[in-house]
Amino acid sequence: MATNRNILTLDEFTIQEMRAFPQATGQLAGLLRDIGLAAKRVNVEVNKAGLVDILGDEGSVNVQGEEVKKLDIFANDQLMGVLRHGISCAGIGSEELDEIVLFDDEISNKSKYVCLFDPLDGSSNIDVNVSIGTIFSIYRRVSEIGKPATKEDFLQPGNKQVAAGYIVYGSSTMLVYATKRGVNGFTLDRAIGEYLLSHPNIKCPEWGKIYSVNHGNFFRYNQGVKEYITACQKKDKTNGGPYTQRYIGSMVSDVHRNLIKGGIFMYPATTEKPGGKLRLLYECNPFAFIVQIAGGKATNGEINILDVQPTTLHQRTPFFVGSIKMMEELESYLAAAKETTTNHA
Ligand SMILES: O=P(O)(O)OC[C@H]1O[C@](O)(COP(=O)(O)O)[C@@H](O)[C@@H]1O
Ligand SMILES: [Mg+2]
Ligand SMILES: [Mg+2]
Repeated sequence: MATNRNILTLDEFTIQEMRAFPQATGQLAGLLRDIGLAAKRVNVEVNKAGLVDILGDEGSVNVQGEEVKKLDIFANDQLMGVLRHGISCAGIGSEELDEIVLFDDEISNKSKYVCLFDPLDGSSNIDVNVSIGTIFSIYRRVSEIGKPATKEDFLQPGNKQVAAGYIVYGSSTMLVYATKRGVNGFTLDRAIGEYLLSHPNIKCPEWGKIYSVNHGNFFRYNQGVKEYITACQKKDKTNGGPYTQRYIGSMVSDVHRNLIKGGIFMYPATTEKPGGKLRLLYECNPFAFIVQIAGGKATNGEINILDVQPTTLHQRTPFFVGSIKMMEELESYLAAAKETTTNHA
């Protein structure tokens, strides 16, 4: 095993990637470094969460109507702080902020990029020491560089992402990000405070044996989803099974596991949430981009989710993502159920 000295750091890797683009300015590398720095600060708080006043509710309700956790706000402030004070981002959109924030100063207005993020994903797991994460999505601006960014810079379809990634605060802390050139994972070496390239060129296995869905909602899912979940439960050695159900309740951790081991993650529409629960711009699009570049697939149950034209910052969507063969099997169940419904209509 090579010693850590020989493993590329995130900075070294992103600068190496720049060599592939002679016109590169280093702004994307700077943006990734800034996000990595904010995540290191969040990581410190997460690791000692029980000892410092960072657990529990902050006392307010966010634009989603959810109780806001102290760590949601801490993480939001860290990310917004480094991006505002950096030179690589013209504005941000966050789960925890009602509106888009345009930095609108001379330096920021020269930035080519805007960033959307879910500062803390898996909030229901914060107080119980279960792995949580941060999710981010980066777009090249469509508005005029030199002027303030505009709403149009943020409301682009997911297939326009330049980069997307996440940080898992788990047994180890990992930053995984994708560009169209590939998906790479970096593990934080706390001794030197650097992210090291531990998982180069991640590929999502075509098949897996893991399905992730909130079973508590089973009777609130549509017929196609119920039939697919039932088929997963009935899998055995004769047809690619048996499958196992794994659901952490932090999408970052559930999708990360499936990306590495193979599997499918589903947050379908329910009778209570017919539009889905998860947010398109800073939860689903980043993961769809990452998993699809790693060879997997992601849909809203109808179409490739990366082709959806966003209309609002916090819009929600049904979400299905994972190993390509498992996604195709799911789609066959959804299509069959839809046809049955249509024929009986
Ligand atoms: O408890 P439920 O309804 O299964 O929802 C769990 C889902 O909600 C989320 O926690 C939503 O994200 P936030 O924690 O960022 O609000 C996802 O991480 C997770 O997959
Ligand atoms: Mg989230
Ligand atoms: Mg969140």
